This record gives sequence, C-alpha cells and structure tokens, in this order.
Amino acid sequence: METAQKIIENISENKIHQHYISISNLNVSFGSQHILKNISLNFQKNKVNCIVGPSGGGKSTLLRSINRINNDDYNLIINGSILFNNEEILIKNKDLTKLRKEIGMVFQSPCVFPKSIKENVLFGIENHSKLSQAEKDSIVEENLKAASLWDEVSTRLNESAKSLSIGQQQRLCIARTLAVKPKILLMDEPTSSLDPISTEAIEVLMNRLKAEYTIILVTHNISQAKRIADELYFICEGELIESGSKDVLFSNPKKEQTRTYLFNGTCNC
Ligand SMILES: Nc1ncnc2c1ncn2[C@@H]1O[C@H](COP(=O)(O)OP(=O)(O)OP(=O)(O)O)[C@@H](O)[C@H]1O
Repeated sequence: METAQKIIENISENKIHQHYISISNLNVSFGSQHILKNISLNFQKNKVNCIVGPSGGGKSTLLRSINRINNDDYNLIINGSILFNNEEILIKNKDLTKLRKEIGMVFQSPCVFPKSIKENVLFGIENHSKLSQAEKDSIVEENLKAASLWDEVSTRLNESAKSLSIGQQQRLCIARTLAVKPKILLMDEPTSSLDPISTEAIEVLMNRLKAEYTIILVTHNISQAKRIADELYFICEGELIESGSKDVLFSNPKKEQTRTYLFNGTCNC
C-alpha cells in the first residue's frame, strides 16, 4: 500500500509535469523531403525553451506541429507523438480550437487587426460581447499589464492598434494571446522585425512570463538564446543534434556541430 508521503510525492510530481510537452519520434515530410527526422525531446515547464539552428533546418515546422497550425497543409505528412498534459496532440479528432487556446502562438511579424487596441485584446475571448463593460475593462487592463504595454497605451485604448509602433504591436499580440489564458506560449522569432529597444522589452517580458507560462521560442539569434534561454534545442537539417541546459550547451557542448554553430554561427552538420 502506498504511504501518504508517496501519494503526496506522486501528486506533486504530476503537478510539476502537467504542462510539459513531450515529443517522441516526430517525423514531418513534404513529398520526398524529410523536414523533421525522428525528433524526440521534452520541453520544460515554466522555462524559456529555445529552439536554435540554421535557416531551413525545421525549427518553425517543429513549433507549428505543437499547436497543429500546419494541420491544414495536406501535403505535409506528420507522424509520431506529441504529448501535452499526457494527452496526444496528434490524434485525428483533436479539438484544435481548444488546443490552440491552451497553446497560444506569437508570430514573427505582429499581426494586429484593424480594430482598437481594446478590441484586439478581447478578440480571441469567446462570447466577449456578453461580458459587462467592467469585466471587459478588467481583462484589457490585466493583459496589457501582463504584456508590459499598459503604461504606454492606457490613455488611448480606443485608438486603432495600427497606430502603435511595431514593437508595441508585437506586445499587443502577446496581450491578445495571453487573454485567452493559454498554458504554453509558442513564439516564432517574435523579435526579428523589432529594433533593439523593443527586442529588449520582449526579452524582459519573456523572462517574466515564464513564471506563469511555458515558453517555446524559435530564434535565429544566438546572442538572444544566450541571454534568455533556459533550455536549448539545436536543430539542423531536420535533426535534433543536441539539447540541454543553456549553460551546459554554451560552455561544454557534447557535439562538435553544436560547438561550431553556437560559437561561430556556422554550420557543419
Ligand atoms: N508547408 C510546407 N510545405 C513545403 N515545405 C515546407 C513546408 N513547411 C516547411 N517546409 C520546408 O521545410 C524546411 C524547413 O522549414 P522551416 O521553416 O521549418 O525551417 P526553419 O528552421 O524554421 O527556417 P528559418 O529559420 O529560415 O525560418 C524548408 O526547406 C521548408 O521549405
């Protein structure tokens, strides 16, 4: 019989693991092109999990498989297993709307709607038209604060989102994603179109958000990975070459290819 102590340990163990993403033998192909080759890895909860690697290596394809945003591309053949909260993401009848609420995504270029700042934040919330004005105001404020944008826009919430700078638009996209209350944030090169000041604002934000969310970030930028990653996943030509804690990979990688890429920015895969 299990002791009380053991039961408590199991419960807390489950809690710790509950928002992990666990990928096994993931293969993605397009015709004869094998885009992802037998990828197996775990993304860690409440960390910035950073996928790095040269262009065309399959980083975005990996990210897009997690919330199945590449699902409508019938030319892609996807096999393997992606578990989220111990539930399989890749099953045929998966509720994709629910999945994408739990696993939100922020894209390379900010994609704000031609609506007010306020309406952009509320956009993804189901039945938000039925909320009271006070409830809407509170959601808008909470999520703009979470995305570190409130102080800059609190007096102009009814202005068009298009009037914001690109860096502010990206933080608005993050606020809109957070408003749906996801558990995981997928971020595909979210700072690549931003200036250094806006990039820093997003990096500070990611560092803060990981206390509440699990972040999976794709970046080309090795310095950015060095600044903000907790865990690093080096993908090259569709293969996971090496993964582990950022500190270990940047100081003592096991594979020569990892060393060459992280230290010289070149690839010898
Ligand atoms: N839907 C698709 N149809 C056909 N080919 C695809 C599709 N998605 C990705 N690919 C191909 O898969 C390969 C990997 O692309 P992917 O965008 O995942 O790489 P990446 O590492 O994110 O590259 P980058 O850093 O340049 O964004 C590329 O050769 C790309 O052309």
